Amino acid sequence: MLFHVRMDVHLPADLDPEMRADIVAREKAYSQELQRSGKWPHIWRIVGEYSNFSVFDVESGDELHDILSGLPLFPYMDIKVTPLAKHPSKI
Ligand SMILES: O=C(O)C[C@H]1C=CC(=O)O1
Repeated sequence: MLFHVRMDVHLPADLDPEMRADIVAREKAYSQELQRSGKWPHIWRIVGEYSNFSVFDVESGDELHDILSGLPLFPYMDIKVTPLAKHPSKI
C-alpha cells in the first residue's frame, strides 16, 4: 500500500543544541535505513519549510503507524497521511 505523508517539524527554539543534533542524526539514520529497505521510496524537502513530502510503500496502515511513531522527531512533528489508490487514467 502506498501512502503520501506530509511531515512538518516544530523543534522548540530553546531545545538544547546537543540534544537537537542527536535527534536529527538519529532521524537521518532511521530514515535512511527505511529508504534502503524500500519502504520509504520518496522524500522531498518542501521549499522554504522544515517539512517534507514522502511516499511510503508498506503492508498496512498499522505498519506505517509503527514506522511514523518510531521517528526520533515524531514528538516534534505534525503528520498528515493520505492513502493512495491507482488512478483510472494512469497508463
Ligand atoms: O527533515 C525532515 O524533513 C524531517 C525528517 C524526515 C526524515 C529525516 O531525515 O528528517
